[in-house]
Amino acid sequence: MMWRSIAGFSKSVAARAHGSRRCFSTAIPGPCIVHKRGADILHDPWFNKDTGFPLTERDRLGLRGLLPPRVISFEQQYDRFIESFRSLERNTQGQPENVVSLAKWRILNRLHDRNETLYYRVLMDNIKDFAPIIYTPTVGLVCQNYSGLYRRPRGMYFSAKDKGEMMSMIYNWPAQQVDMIVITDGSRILGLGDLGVQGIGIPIGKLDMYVSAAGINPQRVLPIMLDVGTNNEKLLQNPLYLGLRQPRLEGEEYLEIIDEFMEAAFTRWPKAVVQFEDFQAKWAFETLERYRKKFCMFNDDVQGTAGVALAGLLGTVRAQGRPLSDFVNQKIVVVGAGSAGLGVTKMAVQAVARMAGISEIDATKNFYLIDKDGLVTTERTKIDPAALAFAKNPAEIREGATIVEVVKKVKPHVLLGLSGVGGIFGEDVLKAMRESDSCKPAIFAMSNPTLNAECTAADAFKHAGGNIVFASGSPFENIELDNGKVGHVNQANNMYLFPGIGLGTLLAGARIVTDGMLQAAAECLASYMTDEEVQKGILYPSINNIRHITTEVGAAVLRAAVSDDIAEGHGDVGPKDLSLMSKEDTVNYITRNMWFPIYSPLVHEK
Ligand SMILES: NC(=O)c1ccc[n+]([C@@H]2O[C@H](COP(=O)([O-])OP(=O)(O)OC[C@H]3O[C@@H](n4cnc5c(N)ncnc54)[C@H](O)[C@@H]3O)[C@@H](O)[C@H]2O)c1
Ligand SMILES: O=C(O)C[C@H](O)C(=O)O
Ligand SMILES: [Mg+2]
Repeated sequence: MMWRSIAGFSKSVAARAHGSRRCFSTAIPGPCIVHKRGADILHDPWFNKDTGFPLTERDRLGLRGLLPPRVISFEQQYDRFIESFRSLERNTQGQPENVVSLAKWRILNRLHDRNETLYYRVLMDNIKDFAPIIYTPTVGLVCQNYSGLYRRPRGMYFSAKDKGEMMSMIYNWPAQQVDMIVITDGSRILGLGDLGVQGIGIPIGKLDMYVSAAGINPQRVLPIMLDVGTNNEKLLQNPLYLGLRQPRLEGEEYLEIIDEFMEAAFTRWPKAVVQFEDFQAKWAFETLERYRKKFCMFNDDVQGTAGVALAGLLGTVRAQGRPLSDFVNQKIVVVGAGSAGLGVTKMAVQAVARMAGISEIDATKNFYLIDKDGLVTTERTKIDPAALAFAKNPAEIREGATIVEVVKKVKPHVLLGLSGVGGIFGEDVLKAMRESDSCKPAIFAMSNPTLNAECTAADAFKHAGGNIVFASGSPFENIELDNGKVGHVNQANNMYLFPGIGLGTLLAGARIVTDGMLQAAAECLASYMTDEEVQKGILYPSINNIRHITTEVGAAVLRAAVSDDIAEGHGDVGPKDLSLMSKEDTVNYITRNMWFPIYSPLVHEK
């Protein structure tokens, strides 16, 4: 298959761009076993080919007469879908943005529900246009409106009412094998707060990225909603709300539910990888500590985000034209001390300690952590133990200092937001960044979705100046600067790492996800961009190359699992085989194991 040829690509821009080229291969794919016949196949999006079933297959599978006589090729079906999408775009011009976004989501979701092969093909080939719909930011809007948008189930729902039943319930899932699970309890959906059961949209969107970026087989992914209630009064009052109408479980009661789910999932699928997503900070940290040595799991908001941010921070050092070793001298203000902000600060501090050969305590010197009560200092009375390590001496700057006060005093190289609060990098804060000690100050407004970003790209370039490096969690368009140059907008989103972390972990057959594997992922992303790109302020690859970067990250993660001695192998490939693979062999192995959407001949088996 031509697509497969991206395996051996070098890092040249041309080669990377090739990864997104549309091609309809003529190679014959392997067969796919199906246990259904007739109309049941047409109603199963895993196997359905709509009008694309060849006549012989229609005969073999009892489909004759159930479809219009003409066979339409995959390519024609693809073109037809794209044409209806473009016509929807034309017809909704001038309508409010939310209305248009939801209309686009609906048309994609209908295809997802009907024909997954075609869905993933259009998603992969148009990832730049479609990721903002099925993923951030539109997925946030979908979650907010989920109870009204709900038509068909996707994934599994385990609620507090299922206590004691989960071990048998898990066998209700129709697939024999599950590789990737993304689970949420809906308690902190993007920057939108507690959305209860409606948060299921997040695992669905993340797993769509797993299929498109990491080539995980869509028949082997499982979105999970753990419904332990909600504290969102509006949802509790909504008669159409689809979740449990009770306040969230807390303490031991909560942990018992999640323990039971983890036992059930790993009993049925011992080799699965579980990604925790959008849990409120206290549970994000607690579950990570509780499970990370016991199960093959990671928390994307804490660990994936940290790696993506670290790669960006290292990129900003290169963008300043300075050697990477200068990272240890960068002054970094992190606004938001929750699951993401603390995860980022911790990983960046560890990197400084490693690079400078100093203790982690000494490495915190250049980091400033701000939460909703302002600068965190040792004077803080009720302090989160995880934030304590980064608390400043109030003699340096007062306890509770505002963002603008801290920026004016510190003149940081980087101002990084993970607060979930839209617009808190106001004009005063951004203007203060003009006095930064860096020749290319960096502003990372990483909160999602778009309205929750700490500032817009336009405001950042307008107030902080054209020489900044800018990144945001949700996509913004590049900015045309007054001097005719382009202000590049990077998307600092954990989507650049989690698919590769999951893929590398899976194909290594790693027992757990180690810090070494996460560090390897971050380093791989950090070294992906060329000096020329970084000099222009481009810190992350284009999303069009997400399959390529994911392959590379996956290989780095797998190799780290081997060197950490926790790789047990996958399928026929044992730990010894993995340890004998060169870097190139590893990339080829990863690529060979990535699913690609193409119609396979269906073979019926009782
Ligand atoms: N770009 C990415 O890849 C990425 C990854 C993870 C999280 N995020 C985003 O980061 C945001 C935060 O996520 P989280 O899991 O850390 O949430 P969280 O609720 O755990 O933490 C939020 C933090 O922000 C602080 N905060 C609130 N209001 C503030 C204010 N006015 N000024 C300063 N600090 C304030 C809180 O005190 C808390 O420490 C969300 O919007 C989420 O979407 C982005
Ligand atoms: O979901 C995203 O786009 C990134 C991140 O996981 C978040 O919670 O905001
Ligand atoms: Mg998240």
